[in-house]
Amino acid sequence: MKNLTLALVAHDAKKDDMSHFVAMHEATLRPLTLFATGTTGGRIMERCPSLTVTRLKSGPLGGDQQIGAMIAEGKIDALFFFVDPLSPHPHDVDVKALMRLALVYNIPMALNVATAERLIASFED
Ligand SMILES: O=C(CO)COP(=O)(O)O
Repeated sequence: MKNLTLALVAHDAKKDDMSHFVAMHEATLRPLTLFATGTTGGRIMERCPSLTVTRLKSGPLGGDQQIGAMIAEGKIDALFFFVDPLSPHPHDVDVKALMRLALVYNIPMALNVATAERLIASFED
């Protein structure tokens, strides 16, 4: 399998789901190149110290935009973005911009755990 590059992002209420998801798929993710927004990446590395995750800025401080820019540059193969639809976010425009670029560049984008499970299963074939 090609060495895929994944972006991992989770809102605060979804960070437990993200770290659990990554832990459940640690063996699949280990050979891949992983980027994450700052706090999400920190939580993943706490839970899975054997994984190498490049941490960008925290989402509200520009991390979502950094990942969006990587998508625009063709550097991200899939986005796992666990969105909290029940809380307001000060950087909502960045959240929308990130999802928009994933749509513009037609990369697989999992916005919840159910979709993420199906998407990662496609990497395990
Ligand atoms: O805010 C985020 C997504 O919009 C994620 O950023 P953090 O991982 O730094 O919390």
